[in-house]
Amino acid sequence: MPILQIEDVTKVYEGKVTHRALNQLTFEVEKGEFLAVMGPSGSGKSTLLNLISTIDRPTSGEIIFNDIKPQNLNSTELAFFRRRELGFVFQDFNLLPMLTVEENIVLPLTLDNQTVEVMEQRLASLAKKLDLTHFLQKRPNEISGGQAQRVAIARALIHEPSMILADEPTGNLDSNSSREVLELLSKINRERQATIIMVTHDPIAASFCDRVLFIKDGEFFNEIHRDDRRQTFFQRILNVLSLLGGGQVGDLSSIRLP
Ligand SMILES: Nc1ncnc2c1ncn2[C@@H]1O[C@H](COP(=O)(O)OP(=O)(O)OP(=O)(O)O)[C@@H](O)[C@H]1O
Repeated sequence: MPILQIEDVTKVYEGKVTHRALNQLTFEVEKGEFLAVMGPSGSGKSTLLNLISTIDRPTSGEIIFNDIKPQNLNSTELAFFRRRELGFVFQDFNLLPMLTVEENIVLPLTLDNQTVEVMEQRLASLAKKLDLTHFLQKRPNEISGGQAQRVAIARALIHEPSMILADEPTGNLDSNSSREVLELLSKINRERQATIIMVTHDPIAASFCDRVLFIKDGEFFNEIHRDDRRQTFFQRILNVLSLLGGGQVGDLSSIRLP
């Protein structure tokens, strides 16, 4: 059953020069799916995430989320919808520097006026699962990038959203931390049936997903599904990227995935 339906969505930015960033894009995301969105710079990936996250509205077409049409909600309902249904993970972690790790993680529950009991119970369970217990009292500038991203993932999960939207979550991480974060997202996807949409430029990151959707010039270009082996999926991702043009696919094609 789809959790998200993108139907014929077009986004035109009006300005001195009008720009059609998305053009009649249609696809669905199944509940529990881990989807990567790839495409060259300027192809409309951030625009798409902004529309799904309800930060922006489509010019035409419909976005249906669990039978709800966010376009029809007023601003209070939208803020509530966003807080309830969505969790966000960003490239630069977006943790608040003056708060401790623990305070950062429970922030969405604080905003939702949850009881201390619920906060403590969810925090303890997530901290254990995501291996955060030994630095809960530190501040973001006292932990590594990989640890910061795990904290951001915990914050995205604590209110048990229906969907996680991740924008280049490994963009600022070294390869070991990237791998840890991707394995964590895969685990969350498998064990909690969490639906994840991840925008990435990195074919290794995309190879952790169930499906990769490629867009070009704001339009659907291709999609491929993962088979049994991540290595062959990775090679197929590289093949589509080389058709898309740009990037350094040649440098990557000899990589053996760990
Ligand atoms: N607010 C805006 N006003 C006008 N044009 C915009 C605006 N935001 C994005 N665009 C244009 O829309 C197109 C798609 O941009 P978008 O940021 O969605 O691409 P992207 O695929 O996320 O790129 P990147 O990989 O570089 O982040 C680009 O040509 C961009 O210049």
